[in-house]
Amino acid sequence: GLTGLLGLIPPPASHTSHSTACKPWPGLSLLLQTFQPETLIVTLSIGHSPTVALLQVYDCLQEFKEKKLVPATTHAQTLSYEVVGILRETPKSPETQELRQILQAPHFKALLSAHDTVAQKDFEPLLPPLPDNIPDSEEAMRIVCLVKNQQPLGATIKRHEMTGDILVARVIHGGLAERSGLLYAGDKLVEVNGVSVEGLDPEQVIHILAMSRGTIRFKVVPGSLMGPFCTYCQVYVRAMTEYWPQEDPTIPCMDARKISDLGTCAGLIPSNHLLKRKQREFWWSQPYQPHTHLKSIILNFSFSSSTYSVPAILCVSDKEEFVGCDQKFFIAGFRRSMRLCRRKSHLRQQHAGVCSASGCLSASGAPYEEVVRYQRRRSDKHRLIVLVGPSGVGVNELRRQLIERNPSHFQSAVPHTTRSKKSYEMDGREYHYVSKETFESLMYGHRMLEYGEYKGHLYGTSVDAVQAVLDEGKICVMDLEPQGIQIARTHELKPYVIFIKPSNISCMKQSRKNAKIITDYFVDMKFKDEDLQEMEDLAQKMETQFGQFFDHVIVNDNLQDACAQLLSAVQKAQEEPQWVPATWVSSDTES
Ligand SMILES: Nc1ncnc2c1ncn2[C@@H]1O[C@H](COP(=O)(O)OP(=O)(O)OP(=O)(O)O)[C@@H](O)[C@H]1O
Repeated sequence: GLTGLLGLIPPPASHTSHSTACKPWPGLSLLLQTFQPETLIVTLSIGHSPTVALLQVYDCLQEFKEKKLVPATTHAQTLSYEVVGILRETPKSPETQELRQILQAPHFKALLSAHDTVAQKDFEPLLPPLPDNIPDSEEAMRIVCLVKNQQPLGATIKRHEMTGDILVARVIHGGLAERSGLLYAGDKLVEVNGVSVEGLDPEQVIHILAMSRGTIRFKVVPGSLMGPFCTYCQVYVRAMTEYWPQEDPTIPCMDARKISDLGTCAGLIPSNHLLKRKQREFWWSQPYQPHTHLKSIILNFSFSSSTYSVPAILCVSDKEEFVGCDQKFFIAGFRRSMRLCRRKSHLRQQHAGVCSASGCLSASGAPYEEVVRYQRRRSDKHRLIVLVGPSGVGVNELRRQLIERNPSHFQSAVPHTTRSKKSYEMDGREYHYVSKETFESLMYGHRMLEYGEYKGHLYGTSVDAVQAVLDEGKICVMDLEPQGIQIARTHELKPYVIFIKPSNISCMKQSRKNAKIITDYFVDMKFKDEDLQEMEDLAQKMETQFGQFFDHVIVNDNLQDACAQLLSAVQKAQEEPQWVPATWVSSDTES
């Protein structure tokens, strides 16, 4: 069409003859090759001499060079109007007649129309405007389609106590509903497969669901938009014990069962007022009484005293010499008496069965503990770093290496003792020297994180000694027997517990070839195979009994690797969000 239109330009005078009048002017093909036809067409003046037409074309091209060459309706319209104008001026000429025919042709009209449609991008369907007064619930309505094959939906429902709405009570981790990412706890069900659930009992809705095959279509109002009626909020808990649901005869919903791994955190939707009611769907948040199906993780340690005849000490000496005494800085908390006394107190506690049931569960004795993500603010004190591990695994070696790396950043707490100060010692450096009465008042006032007796003297580390390090803006690193973790777990210390685990025995035989241990009686003793075996056994028992308190585990195989891991874990504990008991953080808010 456009080419035809251009072809109608009269040829130059020399070429004008009747036979060539309607043939395209030869120069035109050059023009067409050189320029976009649509920019040319606008300026064509039919009937003018070719030179004038060319000048007009030139002018127009100059003008369009400056413009954005995006086609727009006006261009097409301009073309039509100009052509119509020309037609009016020379209505009788045969060229005009032919042009008129071309313009009327459907394909040319379609071309212009397509051009305008694309240029305006108005090809999307036009929707009627929304009315102003839509109810909020309708606006928030969501259609969710889930394809139910052989598997259950993986969600439970309940009726809201006040509104009577049918709500999604729980979305089971890993189930179909959770994987779809479309249904959430607290969502209100409005319809299931086109059937309104208003006024229905949860059992009736479950029946509809059970009868449904293939795609199930839910109409839901998201719980997040239900304002004050939505009483659900996600709560996370840490499993403080292992649980074998398949051995639990009281479990109401086998599909919902989940083994809780020690120390793992999972989201729940507890609702205290509902606990009073016999709500099947809330069985998982019922206060739990350990009973026969809960495999006891309270192990009775029965070590021979030989376990404790191989304690290791950094400073190979038969005297109570402190580590680093002739170095530029002094590292407290590595004294041999203190370490031997700690081990003795551990032994005594194990034999006395001090680790009670509550010691293995949460502080409240519940099998789970509510946790929250805690991110230490820059202005907050550092978290206490607690290292735990079986005797000889390298807890003190790692602690010493960490402190030596940056003594102005990491520090041990100075322990207390009732023994008298020696001539070369300084009060508050090796120990805080206190009377037996003072020591006991700290003990009974629960201000001692750990304490024990060695050769008739009391030794221990107080909360205040740890606080003193934290108050200086440093990171306090201490080793603790696992029984002491519970005492240290307070909102003021917010301990981050790192378990130092031995590698397997064959690896340790290699790595500990030159390692020296010291006992009450022996100096520079090498590890024997049975020492390594006992270390491994003790580590296993510690993990089973106290694993729920461990925030991080480091296998101490290669010492340098373990050291690097420790440094990174300590940094993460201080700088990255971590799960901590909810009480630590709420106490913060109160204070
Ligand atoms: N990864 C390792 N490779 C080689 N030797 C190691 C490693 N870790 C620790 N050792 C050495 O093992 C010995 C015991 O380590 P350490 O004194 O730190 O044990 P511990 O866990 O503190 O035990 P205890 O609490 O009984 O004193 C030390 O000689 C130490 O240098």
